Amino acid sequence: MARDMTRAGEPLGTAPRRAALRLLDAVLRRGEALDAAIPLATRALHGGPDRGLALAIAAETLRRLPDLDALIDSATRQRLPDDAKARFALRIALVQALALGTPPHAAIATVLPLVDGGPRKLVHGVFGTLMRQGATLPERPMLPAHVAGRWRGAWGKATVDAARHAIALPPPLDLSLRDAAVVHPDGVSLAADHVRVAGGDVPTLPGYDDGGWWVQDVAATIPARLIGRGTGKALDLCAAPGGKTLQLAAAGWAVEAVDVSQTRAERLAQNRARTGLAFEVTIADVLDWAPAVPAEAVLIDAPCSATGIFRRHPDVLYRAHDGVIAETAALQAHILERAAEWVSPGGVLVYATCSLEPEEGEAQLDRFLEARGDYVLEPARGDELPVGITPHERGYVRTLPGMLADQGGCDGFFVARLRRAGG
Ligand SMILES: C[S@@+](CC[C@H](N)C(=O)[O-])C[C@H]1O[C@@H](n2cnc3c(N)ncnc32)[C@H](O)[C@@H]1O
Repeated sequence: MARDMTRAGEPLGTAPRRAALRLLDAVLRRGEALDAAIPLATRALHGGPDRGLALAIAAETLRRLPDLDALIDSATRQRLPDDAKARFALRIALVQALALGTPPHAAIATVLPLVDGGPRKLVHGVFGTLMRQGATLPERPMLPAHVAGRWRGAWGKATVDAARHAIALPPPLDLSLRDAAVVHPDGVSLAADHVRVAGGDVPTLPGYDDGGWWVQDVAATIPARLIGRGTGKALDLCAAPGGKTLQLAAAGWAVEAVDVSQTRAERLAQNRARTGLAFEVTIADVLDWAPAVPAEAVLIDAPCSATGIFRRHPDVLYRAHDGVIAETAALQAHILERAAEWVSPGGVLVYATCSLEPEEGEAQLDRFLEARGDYVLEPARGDELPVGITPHERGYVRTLPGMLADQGGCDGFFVARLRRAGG
């Protein structure tokens, strides 16, 4: 029997709600990544289902936070502070009742112990009021105001509306194939060696054990597509867990994959073992490492705010503040500056970020081209890209919410291919 670490006297099922509270606290008050907070926040839980429930509650709360808060504010005489435990408890109770299908009595009963010795009455009262009023959540969740404002300024209202639509839907499951012949689940192909499938438990899907495919959003396949096939040396910088490394290795390159994180590099090695593809893994900080010889192809999938993957990781919406964006933009510029020296004459440098912030994409490109007269932007061609994605008129690729909408959308990415003079 799975043990529920609910404390004595508490309703069964309280423990996963307490873990959800810890997860939200880690993201919203301490600025941690949701994934990174899971081990500590859920360590008192026994069993995958409880952990899954805690994570589902936390992630759905983050997807719906502005709307949940608006409901709470509509039912309180005095506005609860953002970090009040009562607000956190109400968010958790409401998201379950209004978005996750939990019966209201269970949603509130399992949350009240979280405010024991505190504003229990208030939480109970506000929840009851909202239920009696028939409160609902909108079909298209509101984005946090600072994010909506930033994206409206950069991309316009239609993109903000598309992002609101996208965050409410389960993201698709995209697989990258080692080659067209591998065993894989049926689905829709949007590009060579790609299939979009209905979903499911990944390790049980056809062909998983053969290692012929790996999970990767279709937009994330674009950087390696712009490098194409080759047999020379390719450097994949900031490579873990290795989706792009696997693509490059499958395309024939002799790849050296570099990442600063030991833990994430282990996932590179696991992916190598599962797929049987060959590449070298180097654990190093690219700010103080350099390759022994230059490479024909260098791919930088730079660390970034990751706002382009908000559908899968809604916590990024609350962590990517202006300061974080400025910090990652400075890091990206530094990495680009160093990597530009590691490309052999005539070679190719592809720069990518899974960010919807122009500072981490378009602005990096402009600054780079101004500083490096020995590089030109080599325009992406439509036939190199997934069906439905076209290059920007300047030649780089910018994917945005709303693209591929009829097929389930794609992550937000910026990708530029730069060619070094000479050779
Ligand atoms: C966007 S993720 C890479 C995803 C990967 N390219 C893929 O396709 O699976 C960015 C990676 O950069 C790594 N990283 C961050 N700073 C780094 C540095 N200074 N040197 C090397 N790697 C770094 C992180 O550990 C992280 O794995």
